[in-house]
Amino acid sequence: MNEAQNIQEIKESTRIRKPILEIKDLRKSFGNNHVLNGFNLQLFEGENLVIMGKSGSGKSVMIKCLVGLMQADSGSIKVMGNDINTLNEHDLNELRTEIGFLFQGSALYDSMTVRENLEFPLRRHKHKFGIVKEKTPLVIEALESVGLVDAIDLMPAELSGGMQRRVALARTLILKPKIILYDEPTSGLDPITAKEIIELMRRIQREYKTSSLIITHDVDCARVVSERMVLLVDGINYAEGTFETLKNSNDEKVKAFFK
Ligand SMILES: Nc1ncnc2c1ncn2[C@@H]1O[C@H](COP(=O)(O)OP(=O)(O)OP(=O)(O)O)[C@@H](O)[C@H]1O
Repeated sequence: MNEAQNIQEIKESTRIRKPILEIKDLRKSFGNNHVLNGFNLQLFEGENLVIMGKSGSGKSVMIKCLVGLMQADSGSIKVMGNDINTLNEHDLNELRTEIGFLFQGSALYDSMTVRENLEFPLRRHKHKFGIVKEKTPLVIEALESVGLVDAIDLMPAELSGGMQRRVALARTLILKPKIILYDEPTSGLDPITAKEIIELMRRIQREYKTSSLIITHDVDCARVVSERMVLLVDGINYAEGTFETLKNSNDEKVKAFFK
């Protein structure tokens, strides 16, 4: 596919779908270290979008700005139509419940059972669900989504690394987020377990109709889960397109991602 076809393809998909998340001209520097230099991104409803960038390219900085943990120098970030810079703490917290995270370090609480780990976010975000007296059906529903109902009364230490990650995903899903941010979802997993997680991410997108932003270095993961990809290079969205389009690019900086 040539560049013109690629642009046409993206235009087609953006014409049909509405953006649920929009980043415009995001800039962030630390002294002379200009990390984000006008980064733009649109995540469309129901889309799985992969972001790839070299280590230190600013992916985490971008995510931190996105969830309001870091203030960008300039630019705008809109989540479900809300400019996060104009929201007060209360509204920002409410909006955060629409965003689920599966971060590399999103560890489970070791001293709590799987059930308690899943109940925890329900207690923290009462404003979304009210006080849920009978939490078990919600816990079971979330565990069913990741195929781990049988683990409900186990402790995290009794689970394998892959199972722990699936429980962490269930803990994210219990809040029924509209957007899921995955940060290196397959890192540290063996290839078979990584494949299971990738399949699960696809199933979740289908069943929960979530829109997902997936940060990964894993080319296999990107190939299987992405409908579209954005390559973050030199602080900007350097290249965008489907996996196949980018993989076949002649641009040296793009080629480097697929070696
Ligand atoms: N709080 C901070 N203070 C100063 N510099 C920072 C801070 N946070 C990040 N940086 C710098 O911003 C740059 C981008 O870092 P970031 O963690 O976003 O990279 P990354 O793309 O997520 O990398 P990796 O793939 O290794 O996780 C790095 O040069 C880092 O040193």
